[in-house]
Amino acid sequence: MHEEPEVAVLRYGHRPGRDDRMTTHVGLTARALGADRVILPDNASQSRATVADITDRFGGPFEVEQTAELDATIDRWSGAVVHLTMYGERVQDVAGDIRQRHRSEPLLIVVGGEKVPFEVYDAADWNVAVTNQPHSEVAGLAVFLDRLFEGRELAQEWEDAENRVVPQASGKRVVDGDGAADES
Ligand SMILES: C[S@@+](CC[C@H](N)C(=O)[O-])C[C@H]1O[C@@H](n2cnc3c(N)ncnc32)[C@H](O)[C@@H]1O
Repeated sequence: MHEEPEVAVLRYGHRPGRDDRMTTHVGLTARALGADRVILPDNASQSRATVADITDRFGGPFEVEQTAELDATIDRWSGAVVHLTMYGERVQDVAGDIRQRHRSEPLLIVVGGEKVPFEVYDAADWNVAVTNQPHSEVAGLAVFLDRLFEGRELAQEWEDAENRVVPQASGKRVVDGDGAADES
């Protein structure tokens, strides 16, 4: 994860209002499941603020950025590019090759919103499907990251957290960063 070559997630497209929750959840899922950075479109400032706030409260390292240049972000990426799409190759068939490449190179994972132009399919090193059925960018990203990291992301440590959740069989227990109880 954070000691390996970088993994960044690019949210390709955002419709303010309609996509706010989905774009926020792309960022939160990228953070929770081991990516180092999410890059959001320039019209997704509300989602950026929410993801940054969660990172402040629950820890990092994790970066959230915005760009007006989605295509240039892909074109200028120095590393491998994966585009998640229901039309792609089956994740179970290509995950091994992607993991192998990621051992030595940064990885950019592109997830769409509305329609993704064909140029993105062309620019990607892999177009990857998490099943060839339509579902969501959040679900696709979660399964892909878990396949990429082979479950190691579930045990990651968080730095500089204000809040830390203590796993409970029942109820909620949250302690602050230095371990003081803050139960609710
Ligand atoms: C509302 S869907 C659009 C579906 C679109 N027809 C497509 O190419 O997958 C928005 C995004 O969810 C992701 N997505 C949806 N289904 C997927 C699947 N089966 N595998 C991987 N990603 C998927 C893709 O990144 C897609 O751009």
